[in-house]
Formats: sequence, C-alpha cells, structure tokens
Amino acid sequence: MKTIDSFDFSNKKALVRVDFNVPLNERHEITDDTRINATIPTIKKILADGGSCILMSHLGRPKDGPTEKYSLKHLVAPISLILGVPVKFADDCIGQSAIDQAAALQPGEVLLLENLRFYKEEEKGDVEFAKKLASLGDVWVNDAFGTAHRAHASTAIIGQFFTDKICGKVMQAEIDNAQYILENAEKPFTAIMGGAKISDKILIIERLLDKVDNLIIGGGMTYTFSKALGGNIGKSLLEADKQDLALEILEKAKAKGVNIIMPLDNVIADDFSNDANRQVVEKGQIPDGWEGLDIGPKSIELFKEVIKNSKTILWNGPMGVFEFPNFAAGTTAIAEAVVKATEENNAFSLIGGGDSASAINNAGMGDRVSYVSTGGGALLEYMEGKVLPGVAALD
Ligand SMILES: Nc1ncnc2c1ncn2[C@@H]1O[C@H](COP(=O)(O)OP(=O)(O)O)[C@@H](O)[C@H]1O
Ligand SMILES: O=C(OP(=O)(O)O)[C@H](O)COP(=O)(O)O
Repeated sequence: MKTIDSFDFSNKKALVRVDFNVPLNERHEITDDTRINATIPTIKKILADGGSCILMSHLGRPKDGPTEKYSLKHLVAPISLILGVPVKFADDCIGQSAIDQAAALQPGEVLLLENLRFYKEEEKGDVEFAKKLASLGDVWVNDAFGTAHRAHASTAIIGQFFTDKICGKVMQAEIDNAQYILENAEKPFTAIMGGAKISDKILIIERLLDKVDNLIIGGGMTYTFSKALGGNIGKSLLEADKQDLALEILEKAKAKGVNIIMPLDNVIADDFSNDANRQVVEKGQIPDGWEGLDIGPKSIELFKEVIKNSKTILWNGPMGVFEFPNFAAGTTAIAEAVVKATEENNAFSLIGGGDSASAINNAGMGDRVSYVSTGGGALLEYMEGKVLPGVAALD
C-alpha cells in the first residue's frame, strides 16, 4: 500500500476521501471535532509537498437529496480555522462547477465538496458516479477509516480509476492500532455496545462472540433484545425484524460461554426531548407512550463491576441519548468506569465511533483512555477480522 509519507504530492491535485461525519447541534455547530483534527496531518503533508486537496465526505444519512441540515457548508469555517488555511467550497460534489473549481485549484489550496450522499449513487457504489468524482483529482487518498466498512462510490469503487491510491495517515494509524489490539488483547476482554445503529451492529455483535469474554449491551440497542425476551418497551427504539437474531445471539453467547450483560433498569421519557417527564423503571416494564433513553442506576452499578475487572475494553455506542443532559448519566458513568479500569487496572481501553468519541471528549475524559478511534462500525468490523472495502480498494 502506498502511504502519505512515501508519496510526493508536488503539483498533484489529491482527491481525499475523509470522514467528516461529525456531530452537529441544531445551530449547525460541530459538537466534537475529533474526526476533523485527526485528518489535519494528512492534509498538511499534501499541502507542504506543494500539492492541493479536494476533500470529499458524507455527513449523516440524508434520504432525499440536498438538505440544509446535512450540508457540508457548515464545516467550511471550522475546518479553515483548524487547518489555518481558507477552505473553498463546491456546492455540488460533481457537475461543471465542481470541475471548474477543482481545475482552478492552485498548490497549497483546499476545496471541500458538498455531501456525497446527496446523490444516491454514492451509497449504491455507482461506477459512473465514482468516475465523475475521480475526474476531479490526479491521485486518490483514502483517509476515511470511519467509513471504510462501506463499499461506496467514494470509499472503494473509485479506486479503479487511479494508478496512485494512497493510504491516509488516519487510516494507517487506525489499522495499526486495531491490529495491535487483535494481537495483544489481554483477557478478560469486554465489549460495550450501545448507540442507535442496531441493524448495522447486531450482526457484528454476533461475530464478536468469538473474541470477547463479556458483552455489555446498552443504549438504543437494548430494546430489541428486551422486546424479543417478551418485555414491554413502549415506543423505545426497536428493529422488529432483528428480534429473532437477538435471541439467537443470546443462545450463541451461552453456548460459547460469553457473559452477556444487559440493563436491569432504564430511565424512560414520555417524549424524545431533554425536558420530557422522566422516571426509572425495571427492565421490560416500559409503559405505552414512554421510551427508554438511558440506562438506570442499577444497570450502571452492574456494568461498572464488569468493566472494573476487564483488561481490554472495546466501547462503541453511547448508553443513552447523551446529547440530552438529562439522559447522559449512564454514558458518563460508563466513561468514568472505563477511565478507572484504564488507570487503576492497567486495562487497554479503545473507544470508537463518531458519537462515542463525542461523548467521551465532551465528558472531558478523551485523553484518559488508551485510544479514541474515529471509527465505530468500521473498527468493529476490522476487529472481527473482515477486510474493509475501503482498505481493500487501496491495494
Ligand atoms: N435509548 C436510545 N434511544 C435512542 N437513541 C439512542 C439511545 N441510546 C443512544 N442513542 C443514540 O445513539 C446515537 C449514537 O449511535 P451510533 O451512531 O451507533 O454510535 P457511534 O457514532 O458512536 O458509532 C447517539 O446519537 C445517541 O443519542
Ligand atoms: O459515523 C460513522 O460510523 P459510526 O456511527 O459507526 O461511527 C461513519 O461516518 C459511517 O457512517 P454510516 O454508518 O452512516 O455509513
């Protein structure tokens, strides 16, 4: 694989796939810039060589083409500030104006393209769309580790149009780190899974059963399991068609001797908002019209006990809707427990995912764990031994 440091970018237009899928608040302000900061060394190396950068990324999961909420224009000012170089913006990632702006780019300049997912062709891995993107640059750099598990047009399919396919610094560091853990993970190995991307991650859970001793399930992930076990979950997050799989996972875990730890209680709300009415109920006892937005105090104690004794900890997905301060207690308590295990039990702790990184950094504990990864799903898929399409495309 070609790496950034071994390549001379002078007079080259580098088309760089980055993962700038960062969390934004209602005012379109970035609430955690981990993924942007991580990419700066890659961009700076290209510019220092006398090259120029065309940055491309997705943001969120827009369903119906361009929408204000998911526009990458919100990132132009923050990236310019962090990078110390003014960033130009193309309000369409393909088309004549993107072609003209890319062609006019001078060495040392940076252009950011509008959200790739405003075209459905991106996620479909459309070859013609990839070709149009490829025409903008001389070389392709893939630094989007967080999206490397997607075989999308800009992350994988595009590789066929370049002779020079270069592994970015984030990608390289993330792979080295994940590989280190795969080879050196001490037991007990505990995975903590939460968040909202159930269908994406439930299959990964199944495959992690071969690697881990303990599997803690919290966050939005919990309720599909709880419902499958016959509990009442009210209007909590549910992926109904994954209930059988949830039961299968519990069976398999038992057969493999993996300890599955699920919440004993939940903090529930009568509305999806910070100011909703709140109460704590036992697991599987959520009344109609209410939804689980955090783990409860008994769950926190149970989870803490398991984390305390772990030697390797892999955490992806917050324990609740931590963006609402009233439902952040579970996530903060688990972050504290992970920090404690790292500092007092010498555990190796790896936290991955856009929102998980945001949660640990906003709680002020990002520098007290062993490693904060820019990838959530990507990291988990790498850990289960999969070849990521975004990495394979660089070969
Ligand atoms: N109980 C819950 N109900 C709804 N959403 C939840 C719940 N618990 C966590 N979440 C949401 O999950 C999101 C993060 O999920 P995910 O994208 O899977 O994590 P990551 O980005 O770290 O990989 C957060 O925005 C959080 O609000
Ligand atoms: O945020 C991301 O993944 P993550 O939530 O697993 O950390 C990546 O940007 C991939 O986004 P996607 O899961 O919408 O393809």
